Amino acid sequence: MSKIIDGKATALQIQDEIKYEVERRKKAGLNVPHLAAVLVGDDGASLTYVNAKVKACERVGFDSTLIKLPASTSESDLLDKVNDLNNDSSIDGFIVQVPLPDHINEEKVIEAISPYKDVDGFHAMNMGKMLLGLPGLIPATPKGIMMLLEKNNIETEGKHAVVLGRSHTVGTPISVLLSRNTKPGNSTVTLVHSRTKNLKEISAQADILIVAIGKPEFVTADMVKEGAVVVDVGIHRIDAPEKKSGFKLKGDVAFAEVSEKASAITPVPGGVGPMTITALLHNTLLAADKK
Ligand SMILES: NC(=O)c1ccc[n+]([C@@H]2O[C@H](COP(=O)([O-])OP(=O)(O)OC[C@H]3O[C@@H](n4cnc5c(N)ncnc54)[C@H](OP(=O)(O)O)[C@@H]3O)[C@@H](O)[C@H]2O)c1
Ligand SMILES: Nc1nc(=O)c2c([nH]1)NC[C@@H]1CN(c3ccc(C(=O)N[C@@H](CCC(=O)O)C(=O)O)cc3)CN21
Repeated sequence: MSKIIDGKATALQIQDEIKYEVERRKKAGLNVPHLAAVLVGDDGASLTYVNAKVKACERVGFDSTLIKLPASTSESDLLDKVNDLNNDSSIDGFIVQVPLPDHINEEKVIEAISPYKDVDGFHAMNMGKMLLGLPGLIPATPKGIMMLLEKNNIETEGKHAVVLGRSHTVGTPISVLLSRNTKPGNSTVTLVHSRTKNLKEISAQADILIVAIGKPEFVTADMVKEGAVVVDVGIHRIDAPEKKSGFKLKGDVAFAEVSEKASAITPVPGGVGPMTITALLHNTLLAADKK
């Protein structure tokens, strides 16, 4: 049986540090960090995220604002909203939840966000800084994974890390962070995607396996090396009529069978999700400091 890496407990520990910092800011007469989120439409994963995020802001003492827009919002109206938030000095950082409805160009919206308020770290300037190892805002999910590995003393140096998925928001940035000359980091990274020929063989060679594919229970025990560390980024709402909510959360990894083989594994819920939120709060603190 593997060790369960408790993302929730790690997240709460770091949130306590952030809360302490907020209190210090207050005593010093500085502003309380203010995070805003724009949600267009009602995508399931985004709703889960929004609810958890509002709660976390309350916990650490941040101000938070949620802006809900209908799925029919036009691209130019959304760009106007982004512009308002860029110019609103009471907001330190904000995110626009993705995916956006098909009629809105996501790249255009992300590039319109001020890089100094881009607490998702998706803007080209922040991505470029990350690639060069310069200080900037690092995408929340990969940053959260790095904090999780560090706080749980998972050795990454010299290890073969295999990343499944190459999205701009998760797979690509975590592959960069793990290969950088930092601690954690210094891994040898293989990035796997839908055109990879021998996914199963490569995945079974991983000392550290990061899974961000977006397919429920995609990774099975035969794809995992005995003793590997498995980080499951996937989040899926699966119908569960027996539950009060009507659904349960599942990851990209078949947890029951993979946890028999791995040395350590993150669960869903309670793994990467709470760390993403914590990294977002940390980015907001950095953004507030820059003002
Ligand atoms: N826990 C969190 O904080 C958090 C944050 C963000 C996302 N998520 C969840 O994480 C999952 C991944 O999100 P994402 O935004 O990275 O997903 P995404 O944008 O859909 O990207 C999925 C990636 O996986 C690759 N892929 C899909 N099917 C494949 C297959 N059969 N074989 C090999 N590669 C395959 C795709 O390859 P191509 O590039 O070739 O198409 C793509 O690069 C989702 O479940 C999402 O809800 C969780
Ligand atoms: N702009 C943007 N940035 C993001 O980081 C982001 C999006 N959009 N859109 C949705 C996805 C999914 N994300 C998520 C989804 C869930 C949790 C989360 O905290 N999940 C908890 C469960 C919460 C519950 O039970 O309600 C977990 O324990 O996994 C975090 C980030 C982050 N994502």
